[in-house]
Amino acid sequence: MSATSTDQSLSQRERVAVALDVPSWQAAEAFLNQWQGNEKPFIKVGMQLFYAAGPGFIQELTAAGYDIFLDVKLHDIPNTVASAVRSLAGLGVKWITLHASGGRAMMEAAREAAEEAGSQRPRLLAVTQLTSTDQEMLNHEIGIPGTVRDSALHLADLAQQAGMDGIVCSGEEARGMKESVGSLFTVTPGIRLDGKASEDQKRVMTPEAAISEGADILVVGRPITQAEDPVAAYQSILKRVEEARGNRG
Ligand SMILES: O=C(O)c1cc(=O)[nH]c(=O)n1[C@@H]1O[C@H](COP(=O)(O)O)[C@@H](O)[C@H]1O
Repeated sequence: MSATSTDQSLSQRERVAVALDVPSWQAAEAFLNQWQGNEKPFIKVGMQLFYAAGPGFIQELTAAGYDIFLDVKLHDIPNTVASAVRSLAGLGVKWITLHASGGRAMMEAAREAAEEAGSQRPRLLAVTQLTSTDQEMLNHEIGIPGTVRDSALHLADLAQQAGMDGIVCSGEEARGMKESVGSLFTVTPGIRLDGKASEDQKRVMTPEAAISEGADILVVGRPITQAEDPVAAYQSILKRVEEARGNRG
């Protein structure tokens, strides 16, 4: 698979976003302090930490030199989402997530709001189908017909039309994403070191498999946060990603 322009614009460190899913500012600081003396990791702050620690903590992290991927998965009417993007862009975050299922007008409003930040413009990532969703759940619980893959590809196509910078999908759809919306960043959570579905994740892959399928950025939470030595786990995943990218050519 040939490298795309989006793919090449990322540093090695940005290939793995550490999901900092911890309950408080103190817990986040204690976790990050373990990296002292090492290069700062690329951090994803999700709803748990953002709601607990607030915007002030994000500003503290960005001032300390962290690149922040703010995963708040916005999904509301276009005006509300655009206003939220304006507020979040002011925090200096690099990436913001929103649900592609919010529709084209919502994503376009978000893009226009992000553009107002000029050179500080955050990149917008549209979540397609969550990695915790499986076929049974999509068809029978949520009531969306068709395959998870087709639904994810459809939403990614909509995200591209709305001018999003990237999409979030499982490793199972990554290759299809590269073929259909290859100019967008493909961000892949649901990473499990043994490739087996565990905890709440249903569509999972090993780091090697996800990279080989075309993922640009892996999002990894519990395999790092719950490891005995999180820094060693992170460094080992970064190395696995680098090797897998070398094999991908
Ligand atoms: O947008 C995300 O980051 C996301 C999308 C998705 O489909 N699945 C998913 O797991 N995530 C996030 O990725 C992280 C995965 O965490 P672990 O399952 O602990 O590795 C969590 O912070 C999720 O909120």
